[in-house]
Order: sequence, then C-alpha cells, then structure tokens
Amino acid sequence: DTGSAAAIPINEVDIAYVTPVTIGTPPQTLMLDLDTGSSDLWVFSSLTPSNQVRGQEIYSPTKSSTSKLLSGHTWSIRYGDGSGSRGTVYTDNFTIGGLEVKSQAVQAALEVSSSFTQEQSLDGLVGLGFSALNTVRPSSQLTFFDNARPNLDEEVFTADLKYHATGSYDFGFIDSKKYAGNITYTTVQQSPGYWTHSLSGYSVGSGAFQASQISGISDTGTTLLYLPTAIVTAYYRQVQGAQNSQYYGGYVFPCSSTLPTFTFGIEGARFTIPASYINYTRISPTSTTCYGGLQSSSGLGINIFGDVALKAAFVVFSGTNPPRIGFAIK
Ligand SMILES: CSC[C@H](NC(=O)[C@H](Cc1ccccc1)OC(=O)N1CCC(N)CC1)C(=O)N[C@@H](CC1CCCCC1)[C@@H](O)COc1ccncc1
Repeated sequence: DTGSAAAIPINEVDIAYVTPVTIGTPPQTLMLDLDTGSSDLWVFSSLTPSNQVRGQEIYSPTKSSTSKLLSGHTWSIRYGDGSGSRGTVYTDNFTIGGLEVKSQAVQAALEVSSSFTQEQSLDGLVGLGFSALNTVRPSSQLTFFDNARPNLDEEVFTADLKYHATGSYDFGFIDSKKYAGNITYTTVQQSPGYWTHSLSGYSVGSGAFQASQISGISDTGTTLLYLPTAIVTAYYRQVQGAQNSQYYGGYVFPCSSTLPTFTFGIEGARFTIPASYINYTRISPTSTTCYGGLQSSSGLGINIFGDVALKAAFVVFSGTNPPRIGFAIK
C-alpha cells in the first residue's frame, strides 16, 4: 500500500502544517499536524469541554460504527513549548491520503491547553516518532506508521514541506519527481524515540564549511531550527543590528537587514537554507523588528532540525532496521 497527502501551512509564516485525515465510519475529516517529534495521535473530540474548543473540527466516536473504547487507558502529553493535552483512547479506522489503518489508537482529548484552543486550524496531531514515546497507559499504542508498515510497499514515509506553500507527506514510496540528484542517508539513533541523527557541519553564507558532528532531532512538528549557541551567534554576527533579546526570547533584527543563507551537512551532502526562511516573522504586524528562524537550543537540552531546515530538503524517514533518514535537494 501507499498514501499521499497535502501538508498545508496553517498561517502565513508556516508556524505549522496540517494534513487532512479521516477517522471512523462514516469518515470524519480532521486537519492534523504530522509530528515526527512525538508519538501520540490525539484529536479534539466530542469529549473535549466546549469552552476549550474554538473552531476546531472534532472526532465523535459515538458517531462512528467502527469505534471501540480502549477501556481503562488514558494518556497525557506535554510538548517542548509547554503546551499539552490529555484524555482517553478509542480504536477506529484511520486514513491518510488513501492509506488505511484499521483499529488505529485514536486518543480523544478530555482537556487541551490554551495554546491548542487558540489554534483553530489544528484539530490534533499524528505522532510519527518512534512508538516508545507514546504516552498511553497502562499499555502504550503504536503510531500510524508502525501500524501501516507491514502493508507498505516500502517501509518509509517522506516529508516535502514547502516555504509559504502546500507540500506533501507520502507513505510507502519515494516519489522521484519530488527531488533532484541523490538521497543522502545517515543513521538514526532511535532512543529515546525521536528521529535523532547528526549533521556533519555547517556554514554561514559564503563562509567556509565548519565540519562538526551536531546531534539533534528532525522534527516536522517544530517550526524553527534550534542549534548550539556558538553556531547561532556566528550566524547573527553577520546580521546588522541583530541582538539576542531576553524580551522576545531569541534573536531579533531589523526586518530590512540582509540575512546570510545557512548551509547544513548530511554526511558529504550540503543543504542551503535561503535567507528568506530565516527571516521568520515580524514580532508584531506593524513592527520593523523581525524574529529569526534560527535560534539557540541551549534552553531545550536538544538540537531540533525543525521546519525551517526541513523545508529546504526532501526528507525520507526510513523505518528499516536500523532506521535511517535521507535528505535530497528539491
Ligand atoms: C522546540 S520544541 C517546541 C515545539 N513547538 C513549536 O515549535 C511551536 C509549534 C506551534 C506553536 C503554535 C501553533 C502551532 C505550532 O512553535 C513555537 O514554539 N514557535 C514558533 C513561533 C515562534 N514565534 C516561537 C516558537 C514543540 O513542542 N513541538 C512538538 C509538537 C508541537 C507541539 C505544539 C503544537 C504543534 C506541534 C514536538 O514536535 C516536539 O515536542 C517536544 C520536543 C522536545 N521535548 C519535548 C517535546
């Protein structure tokens, strides 16, 4: 089997991407954020208190003839940005882009944090990290990818995220029309459950490439690129008027500044992030101060290769044994 679905930016600065999925019988369509940085599939539901729902589509298990309560099971998750949710668990038919998994664990929210309530175009998440990270107890549940794997033509899914445009996620095949040249693979260290791998180094603008192994996670659910402070300061040293603002919680600069590109290495291959991707957003609609798409990871305890980096490449998440991740120019 294979599947292919759109990755649609939810706002004008690509803060996140959502993908249409269907759940249950008859199918209920929700827009979910496919997130390689977590492993819970959870949705706004008919069980979510109405004062926490603001415009989101909800999953109603009672309206699905194929839903089953996974009795006695609960879940609770906290994300890196402090947002979170918790609830109960059903199994039901679940499809992404024509690829169906019967009796997928669908985690129905009984409570969501305010940042989820405020994000009306995001109806939940599909965790595509390793199932070891799943928070359902007493027995953890498998991700959509782990459930689909036995039936996939190839044990892969790919991410083709785009800058200010709709991209795609494919399951079970690698679409050679979506990239140029070769795919460069590198090994993934799957504990504790993220797609953890190393960059082989970086360069700022036209500067020399600095070879150094930088370990981090490729995370479609994280908006920005978070790297070690030394790299980030070297980058913003090239930006007139840039400063690391305590007030805004990161590097900001005059929106009129010229930004250099940023290049990262995967093994011997090189991927350049255009300056426009790093000129992330104005700090407020009328401000002339802009917030950077490259920020320090020092507060996170982990480097995160988020959408700002991933949208500069075609990325293959390979569930082979051992797992590996591949990058190609597009
Ligand atoms: C550096 S982990 C921070 C990261 N969350 C972000 O990237 C959010 C995404 C967002 C925010 C608001 C609306 C829509 C999307 O966006 C920002 O935080 N920002 C973008 C806008 C910018 N101005 C400020 C910074 C994060 O927790 N991701 C998790 C998934 C994410 C949770 C929030 C909803 C969307 C999906 C996940 O993959 C990684 O989980 C962990 C990572 C590390 N240990 C624990 C958990």
